[in-house]
Amino acid sequence: MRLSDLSQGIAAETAFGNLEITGVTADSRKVAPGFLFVAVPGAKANGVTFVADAKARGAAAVLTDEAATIDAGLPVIPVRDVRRALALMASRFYGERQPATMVAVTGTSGKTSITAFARQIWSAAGFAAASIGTTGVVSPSRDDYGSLTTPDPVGLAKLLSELAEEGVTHAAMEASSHGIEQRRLDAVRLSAAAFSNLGRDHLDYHATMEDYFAAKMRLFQTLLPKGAPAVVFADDLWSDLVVKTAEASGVKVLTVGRKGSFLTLKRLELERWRQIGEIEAEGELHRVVLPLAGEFQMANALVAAGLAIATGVPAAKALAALEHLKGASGRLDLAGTTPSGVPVFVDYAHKPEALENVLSAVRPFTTGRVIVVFGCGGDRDRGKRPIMGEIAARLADIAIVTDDNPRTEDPATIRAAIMAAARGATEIGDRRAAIRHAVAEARAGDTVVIAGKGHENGQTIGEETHPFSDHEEVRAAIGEGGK
Ligand SMILES: CC(=O)N[C@H]1[C@@H](OP(=O)(O)OP(=O)(O)OC[C@H]2O[C@@H](n3ccc(=O)[nH]c3=O)[C@H](O)[C@@H]2O)O[C@H](CO)[C@@H](O)[C@@H]1O[C@H](C)C(=O)N[C@@H](C)C(=O)N[C@H](CCC(=O)O)C(=O)O
Ligand SMILES: Nc1ncnc2c1ncn2[C@@H]1O[C@H](COP(=O)(O)OP(=O)(O)OP(=O)(O)O)[C@@H](O)[C@H]1O
Ligand SMILES: N[C@H](CCC[C@H](N)C(=O)O)C(=O)O
Ligand SMILES: [Mg+2]
Repeated sequence: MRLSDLSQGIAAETAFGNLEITGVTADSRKVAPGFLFVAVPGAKANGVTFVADAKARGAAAVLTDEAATIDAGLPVIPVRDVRRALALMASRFYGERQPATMVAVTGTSGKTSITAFARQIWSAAGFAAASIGTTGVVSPSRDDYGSLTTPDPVGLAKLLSELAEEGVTHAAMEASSHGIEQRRLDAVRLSAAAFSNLGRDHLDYHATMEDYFAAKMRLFQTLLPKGAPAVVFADDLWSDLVVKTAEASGVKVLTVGRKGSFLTLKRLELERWRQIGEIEAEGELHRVVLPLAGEFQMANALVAAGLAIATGVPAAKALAALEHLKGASGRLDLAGTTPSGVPVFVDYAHKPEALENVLSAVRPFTTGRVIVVFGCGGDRDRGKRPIMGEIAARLADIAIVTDDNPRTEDPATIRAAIMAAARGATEIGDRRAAIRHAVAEARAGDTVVIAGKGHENGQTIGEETHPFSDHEEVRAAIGEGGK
């Protein structure tokens, strides 16, 4: 593609418009001859320092921040917002193709579940649907394991064009605060967006909760077109502020939840493996048996149904589809049952509110003790460690503190920060041993929750990821010593 076509309307015209561009990347290591290298000032490094590397690998030109001064020996295209330009040009390079109906979900917890639910509701309504997020990409023709919650803009542009090519018409994607702030989804044309809730996370990256909130609000203020539907979960502490912010941005707010008016949860009965809700939609009451444990899953289901209805699925059809929802892998996921009938759940709670929610969710059907195994990731928000320690000590009867991706930090130091606030907790660094201990300890009436890793298939220690699955460890532990 000619550089002038690639950059038209995104960057000012330059004298190098006739250059033929063979690819776009922000990673010098991925440059091939003829590529446009986009030098991004990153969180860890500055892309400008890799221009020489990009040139050595055959880059044709460099796109960079207008404030940056680089002596590249290559044509340089300056732009005001380099991350946004990267997203827009990557999309253009891949033909600006995407599923016709795209929605994005933000919030601290529930994004993966909501996007998976939206996909299932659309599918039930007969659409070829996909979900994109933390657990990967699922569509009628793929089930790919993922790594980032919101893919990098180049990968995302390529993926969306492939999904459109495969015939996918509806897709739901997760919009993490990192993703929104780093402009990863600036080129996505959204039909609707949603907010689930806000709790503490990523305060290593965002300076304050207000900054974290503001990053998420960019989804409604900038990315969602005016007049498009914004589905907002109404029962969170931050909901009112989200509604105000979204309304002020000119989008069409649709609230769901007990306090919601688009979908109103009138009544909820919780059972061990399912819950029965009475939901009012367009003045009619629908009885829905949701086959999932945990009240938070009803919240997620309502947001997903709201998105499906907002994008054309009739309300009765969307609500009927809730009766067949499958939980996303590793979200209050029953990984096994011990011979004495103790359910062992694998859950992805790795932040305070999520841990609080999951431990509260299992309490009503636990006649014995709640046993939790959890840890906190290294190279991530340190402030959440004592908070999670306190929650586990308060809401579980037996709390076992273990490792969860220590990355480049000292695992014992991470555990110590959790233990300092987890009165009476037991510390077992080796996650395999911790899971075995929890399962061996459990007796009839108890519930075991292995929190933090959910669907993950590795334990990252230092720079290396070793194969590790909570699901497999639970099954092995039950096989070996479960009572
Ligand atoms: C802190 C953070 O968000 N980092 C993400 C960000 O990196 P960055 O652009 O700031 O890059 P950097 O590492 O500072 O490097 C600067 C630039 O130099 C380039 N470079 C670097 C080395 C080199 O040899 N050559 C080169 O050109 C890099 O490609 C980059 O363009 O943008 C990259 C591309 O989009 C991401 O891959 C990268 O994710 C890292 C791996 C990461 O761990 N991210 C996590 C924290 C994250 O994004 N999490 C969120 C939220 C998770 C949740 O839901 O809780 C997510 O969406 O997954
Ligand atoms: N609506 C909710 N409210 C509170 N906690 C929730 C909610 N939904 C899920 N959780 C908890 O958060 C965990 C993660 O859920 P999910 O993966 O759906 O969220 P997410 O927003 O995608 O998280 P991440 O940002 O880590 O990808 C679940 O395992 C559960 O413990
Ligand atoms: N998307 C989250 C995942 C955290 C999962 C948890 N297992 C951990 O490693 O802290 C992050 O990158 O912060
Ligand atoms: Mg997620």
